[in-house]
Amino acid sequence: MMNIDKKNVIDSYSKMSYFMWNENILIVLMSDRNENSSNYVPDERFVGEKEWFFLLWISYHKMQNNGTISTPDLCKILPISQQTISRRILELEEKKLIIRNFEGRGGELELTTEGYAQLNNIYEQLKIISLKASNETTYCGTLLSGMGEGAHYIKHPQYLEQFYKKIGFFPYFGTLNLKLSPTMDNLLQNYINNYPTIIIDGFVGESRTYGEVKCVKVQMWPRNNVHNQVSGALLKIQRTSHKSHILEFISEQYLRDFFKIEDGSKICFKFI
Ligand SMILES: Cc1cc2nc3c(=O)[nH]c(=O)nc-3n(C[C@H](O)[C@H](O)[C@H](O)COP(=O)(O)O)c2cc1C
Ligand SMILES: Nc1ccn([C@@H]2O[C@H](COP(=O)(O)OP(=O)(O)O)[C@@H](O)[C@H]2O)c(=O)n1
Repeated sequence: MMNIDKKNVIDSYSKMSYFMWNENILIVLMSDRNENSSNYVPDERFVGEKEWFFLLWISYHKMQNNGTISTPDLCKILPISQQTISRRILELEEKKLIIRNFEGRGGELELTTEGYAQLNNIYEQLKIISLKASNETTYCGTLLSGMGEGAHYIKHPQYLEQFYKKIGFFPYFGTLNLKLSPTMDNLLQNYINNYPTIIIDGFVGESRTYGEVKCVKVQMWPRNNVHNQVSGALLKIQRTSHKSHILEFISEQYLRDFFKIEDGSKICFKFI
């Protein structure tokens, strides 16, 4: 799970609600904000953190378990005491978020429509949080050598001219490759898929086709020297032979010298 403390989440929501209005978020926010005040009256529909995790676990393990899950199944899967699991199941039943179906094997747990709707609320909120996080966070990856092909593409006049016109500099002839953890890459893809990017158009040249490249401007620095910052761009190359979590960057500088780095060095970047 994402490691975000409650205050930050709430602060982010209050800022975000201006541009991403969503009725469901308002309900959760109001419940949270009033929690400590003397006239706080709990909203019956409010799904607390323990409940929603259970809804998530039940529905997820149900899918993994050929579409059926019972309380004893959950007790085997979850590292939680049987008493706690039984208590949560009762609470969810009382709130009509799940039902127990006594046909078939007996005691199969089912989410009600309201249960799924509550999970969907959380999903909507998580989407907004990760969208914002994908924009604001600092990513760090590990430098690695590639196939020595980046330079060939960067120096092609039809790419070069577009880099200058659209990004504002003539890049060093090559791409700096950083390997990201797959989890961090998932967050980053959220940015690429949802925020505007600069498009370097593909073209046909010398009897072959060159693909489109999406670019995002970044600020980069070696992890051990945050003051040594350089601007550059992350490239999302349509026809790349690299896996998604191997990122390619361009910069005006030859970064291996500028940052004094070698394969294995940690490099960080932020979108600007
Ligand atoms: C600007 C740019 C455009 C590219 N366009 C193509 C392309 O059209 N077709 C293709 O097979 N590879 C294309 N590539 C990707 C390279 O084949 C390769 O995946 C990558 O650049 C290798 O980089 P490396 O030598 O740093 O590992 C392009 C690379 C860059 C930098
Ligand atoms: N702005 C840049 C671009 C590439 N480079 C490096 O320049 C070399 C040539 O880039 P390349 O893309 O042709 O080669 P590889 O990344 O495949 O090794 C590589 O060692 C890159 O790491 C750099 O230091 N700074």
